[in-house]
Amino acid sequence: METADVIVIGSGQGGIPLAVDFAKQGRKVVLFERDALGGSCINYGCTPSKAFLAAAHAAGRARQAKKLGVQTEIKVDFPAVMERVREIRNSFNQGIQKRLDDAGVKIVCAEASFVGERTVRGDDVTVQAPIVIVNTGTSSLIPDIAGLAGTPYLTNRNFFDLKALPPRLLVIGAGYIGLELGQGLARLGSQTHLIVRGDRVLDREEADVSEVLAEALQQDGIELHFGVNVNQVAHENDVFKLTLSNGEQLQAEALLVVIGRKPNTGALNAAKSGIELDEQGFIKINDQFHTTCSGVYAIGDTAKQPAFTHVSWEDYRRLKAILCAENRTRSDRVLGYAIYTEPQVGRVGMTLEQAQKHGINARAVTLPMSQIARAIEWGHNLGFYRMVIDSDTDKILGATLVGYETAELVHVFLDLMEAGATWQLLERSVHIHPTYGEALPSLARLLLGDNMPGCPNR
Ligand SMILES: Cc1cc2nc3c(=O)[nH]c(=O)nc-3n(C[C@H](O)[C@H](O)[C@H](O)COP(=O)(O)OP(=O)(O)OC[C@H]3O[C@@H](n4cnc5c(N)ncnc54)[C@H](O)[C@@H]3O)c2cc1C
Ligand SMILES: NC(=O)c1ccc[n+]([C@@H]2O[C@H](COP(=O)([O-])OP(=O)(O)OC[C@H]3O[C@@H](n4cnc5c(N)ncnc54)[C@H](O)[C@@H]3O)[C@@H](O)[C@H]2O)c1
Repeated sequence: METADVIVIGSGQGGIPLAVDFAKQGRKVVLFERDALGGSCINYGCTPSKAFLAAAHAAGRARQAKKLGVQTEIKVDFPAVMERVREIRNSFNQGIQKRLDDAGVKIVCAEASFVGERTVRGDDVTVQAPIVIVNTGTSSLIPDIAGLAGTPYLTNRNFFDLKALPPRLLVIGAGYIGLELGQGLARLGSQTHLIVRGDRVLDREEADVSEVLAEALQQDGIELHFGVNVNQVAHENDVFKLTLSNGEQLQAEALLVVIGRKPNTGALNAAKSGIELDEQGFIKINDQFHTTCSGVYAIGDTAKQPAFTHVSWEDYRRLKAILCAENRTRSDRVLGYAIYTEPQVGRVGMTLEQAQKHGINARAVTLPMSQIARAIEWGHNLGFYRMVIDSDTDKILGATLVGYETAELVHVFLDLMEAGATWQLLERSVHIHPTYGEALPSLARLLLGDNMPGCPNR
């Protein structure tokens, strides 16, 4: 058995920089990875999906130019779209390999399991170390639907290997992945049906966010089926046939299953090292990322942290500080995220409902797109900007921005909140006309309660 200073299991967004940094400090680091280096984000998540959406939204925007008086004929070279996606993915992936090699990290390409306290085995390599960091992420949750197993359905895992555009697409699950990839393929030309178990898409977001997105998807020609489950799947002659709980039958050449994630802890044999899992299999951690086994830490999705790359990466920065004896925790951060549909959803902090549930005397103001000069000029009519404030302290608690490129704009709120700013600071700011950003002080001006115009020309 080998010994090392640090073992990292999984080359997710936090595990890689931790391995690199500790190896650069001269410590012996062994990293176990059972699949492609770089984890979900680079190989099956953010990177390929956003490269894919660049093409999809280019097609969607070109189609929408019609309402500006510009006629276009759209021809999608789908193999070229996907080749570009895979090239970007490969270049990111090779970059990771080089970073690890340059730092001197020993990479073991194998599935790792605990065989004792802080002792890990993968293939014929067994290593013991005083510090073990688990960054094993999640994988697709697959529903138990009759006939589904054994069919060539898609998940985010094999989606980016597509070589030809499916003429028709069925999507089970209307969350982040279902909407991003479903809208993407629809915009590239697949006739798309979205099967929604509940009564709205994006059921984790505010109800009016769901309404805007449903309208946008319908404008892209996507058919939405609300309040139904899939009872039966059949696959014959390269065609999927789905029977829904309302008796309806749908057919398509491709089926995308995206109903959520499950933690990659099954193979870890965590109990061998005294690491407790919760009832869903996520690793239990305290506020310093420490598991129930001394010296073993867990970060990112597998530790039930909010499932975003920037969270896993920030976990790395915080855990590194903690391991260097700094007094840091994992929970004192402003959480933002975005959904890369069109229109985009940029979110940060608390919604009004969440704030009120926390007993805060909160208030929300909302500005629809129809009040924003830039939106009218550019022909973007869907969406709204919302800010939530604490009426007692005047501090900004959260924001929801639904509209054009709001994933960028939401950072204004993220930084204001990180600085502990009040809404009056935003109200005083003189933003540039005519921009989308100009609407943010206008949003704050709604709290003044008088009839002064929000911004020039509106
Ligand atoms: C389609 C899709 C799109 C997404 N888009 C975004 C986005 O736009 N923005 C965003 O912030 N987030 C996005 N996410 C979420 C994001 O990808 C994850 O939150 C992020 O990758 C963080 O994951 P992680 O660091 O916890 O682990 P992961 O990146 O999942 O890495 C875990 C690694 O551990 C390895 N592993 C697992 N078990 C073992 C074992 N026993 N032994 C050895 N290795 C093991 C896995 O093979 C994997 O490589 C997206 C996710 C998906 C699926
Ligand atoms: N832009 C981003 O940052 C981004 C993009 C994609 C994914 N992600 C991350 O990945 C995670 C997983 O995404 P996801 O879309 O798989 O999960 P999700 O939790 O966002 O959505 C899953 C959806 O499937 C529905 N569902 C669950 N079981 C079902 C069933 N049996 N039949 C039909 N529908 C069912 C749920 O109600 C939900 O609406 C996200 O939570 C997010 O953290 C982030």
